[in-house]
Amino acid sequence: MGAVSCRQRQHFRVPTPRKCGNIQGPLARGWKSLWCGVGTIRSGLEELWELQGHQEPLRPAPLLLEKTLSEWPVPQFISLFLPEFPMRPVRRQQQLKILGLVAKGSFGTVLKVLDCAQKAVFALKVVPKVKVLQRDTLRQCKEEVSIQRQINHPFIHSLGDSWQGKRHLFIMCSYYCTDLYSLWAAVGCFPEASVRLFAAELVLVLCYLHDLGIIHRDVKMENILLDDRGHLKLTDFGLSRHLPQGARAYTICGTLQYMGERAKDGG
Ligand SMILES: Nc1ncnc2c1ncn2[C@@H]1O[C@H](COP(=O)(O)OP(=O)(O)OP(=O)(O)O)[C@@H](O)[C@H]1O
Repeated sequence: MGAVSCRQRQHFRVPTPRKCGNIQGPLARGWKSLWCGVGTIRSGLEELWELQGHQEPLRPAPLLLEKTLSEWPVPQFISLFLPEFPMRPVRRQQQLKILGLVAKGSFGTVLKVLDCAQKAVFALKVVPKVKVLQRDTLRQCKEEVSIQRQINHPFIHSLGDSWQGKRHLFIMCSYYCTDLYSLWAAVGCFPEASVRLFAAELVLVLCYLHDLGIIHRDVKMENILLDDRGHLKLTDFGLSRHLPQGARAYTICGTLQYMGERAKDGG
């Protein structure tokens, strides 16, 4: 039997503030600190070193002064995440203005941002690199981005950009103001005609993915965003796998609350 990798339904979507101004308070301090982390003194490499169980402090290697800058090896804390998460100049991050917190998922925090260069609003998922390494999800995290780059479907949430900073990975996509779960929680019950349409769109998306050999493995209402015309946008490819023809996956995974009893028992 394969490994078991379950998520608890623990993310919450934050109600959209009435005005899109600066948000204050303890919650805001939490996500604003994500931004501050980018320029802190302790390097990510030091954290990785400690994670690997080394007791002695990480000492800088002697500088080889004759080497030109382009020949310097890329630190492991950066190279591990390449090429899916390229380095971007800090200028790129400075072009983004945080408008609010969208949701806190089990892996990352999703922010609503304004890209001042493109003059457009996006959703930005911010994932701490340390968390990826601690949870041993590096391969999965890179696969999420590479799968999202390959796919192009009107009912799938496509990737805008992905990059890395010193301590965080950034995944930027178009912003949608609601998801199916929030809508269902607000209205209580969907009319039958809407359920039929949602189901039909979802089946089309899953057929498209399966034809490409991609399994999503975390289909749930929270991961189905809705565009302004009410059409689905399937998101969160964080547990997806791309399988070669005829292969199958053995890991039991998903979100506990949405899994069948046999899967939970490992049967
Ligand atoms: N582009 C977007 N626009 C608006 N909301 C979004 C967008 N992307 C994600 N969200 C919201 O943020 C939530 C968390 O995002 P995502 O599922 O990618 O993170 P996660 O850490 O993998 O979460 P989890 O594993 O708990 O589902 C989504 O379920 C959705 O409600």
